[in-house]
Amino acid sequence: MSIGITKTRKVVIVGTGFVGSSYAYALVNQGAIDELVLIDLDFERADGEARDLNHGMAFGSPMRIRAGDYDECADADLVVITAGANQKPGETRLDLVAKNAQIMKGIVKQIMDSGFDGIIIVATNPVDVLTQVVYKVSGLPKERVIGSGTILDTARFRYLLSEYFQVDSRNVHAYIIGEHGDSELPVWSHVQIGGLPLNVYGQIENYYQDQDMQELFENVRDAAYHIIERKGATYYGIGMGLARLTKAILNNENSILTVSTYFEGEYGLNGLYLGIPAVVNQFGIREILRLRLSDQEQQQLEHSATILKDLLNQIGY
Ligand SMILES: NC(=O)C1=CN([C@@H]2O[C@H](COP(=O)(O)OP(=O)(O)OC[C@H]3O[C@@H](n4cnc5c(N)ncnc54)[C@H](O)[C@@H]3O)[C@@H](O)[C@H]2O)C=CC1
Ligand SMILES: CC(=O)C(=O)O
Repeated sequence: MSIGITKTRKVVIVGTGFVGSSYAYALVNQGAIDELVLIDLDFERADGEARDLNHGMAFGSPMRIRAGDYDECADADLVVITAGANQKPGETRLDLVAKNAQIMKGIVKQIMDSGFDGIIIVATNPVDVLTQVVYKVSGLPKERVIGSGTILDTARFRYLLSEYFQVDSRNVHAYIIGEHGDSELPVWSHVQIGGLPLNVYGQIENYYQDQDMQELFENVRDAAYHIIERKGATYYGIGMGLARLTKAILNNENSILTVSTYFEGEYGLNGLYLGIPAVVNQFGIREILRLRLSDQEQQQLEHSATILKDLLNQIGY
């Protein structure tokens, strides 16, 4: 009888601040992987996080965690970039672009110099623009460079809808698409609760105009501002979202998640990364879902794309 030994699932996190360490904590708790390496400009910080996380091992699933350097990327399945500046109160995500684009370039060069040939996930903001920078600098196929996109916004939307209608958020299907930022949009035409369209379940006749739904969306869109005003940064939600995405990839789940992915003609858009529901598996992005957007939603998506295109042009990508 042979004993099946599966390949080690190895993840490298670059940037072990609030977001990187929250993601690492979610991975440890969920037992999603076998090996985790933490890289940070500040090695002591990464080393401190690795030590702290290892001390929880007796209470979680066994895995190996250590601080390391870029040579660790050589045999990694997944490198997740959470390094860079975060927003200060009043700052938008787009305000971070110049500084974080420079940081991305340096990081990606070192990842690729290691011989890395896996999948990269980017969470650093502005995530759609920076995922494009990583795609261009890395030379990896578009399927294997994925932004966290609107994964968190979609989770916020599902949570707030579930609170409003008092239904388990796992029974709420709803998407936020477009920029992970101020121009994002809710896809009201595809919201479903327990399989019923929102206007049937909620008896909302004209939900585009409905004041409660508009306020609910604004609370999704502005959630990061509200949290940053109160505690300085957001990290648990995205940490759990990145763990969800990690499992979809490493377990080859073919899960539909609202990630930032590269458009080549889909929805009439070309040459940029934007949040959209896509099927995710061990090869990265399998396909982009073709939602039947209303005319208004299509226009809003194009508006979001125009904002990001302008920014990409400004920084030469
Ligand atoms: N995509 C999303 O939904 C979300 C994205 N974010 C973004 O994640 C990023 C990180 O946020 P936080 O963890 O709160 O920031 P933080 O300041 O707590 O951590 C950033 C870490 O990056 C490290 N770093 C900086 N330059 C580096 C380099 N060249 N190489 C390696 N490490 C480097 C720093 O030493 C620090 O440990 C920000 O851009 C933030 O806006 C935050 C929340 C949600
Ligand atoms: C900071 C950020 O991007 C968020 O919490 O959505």
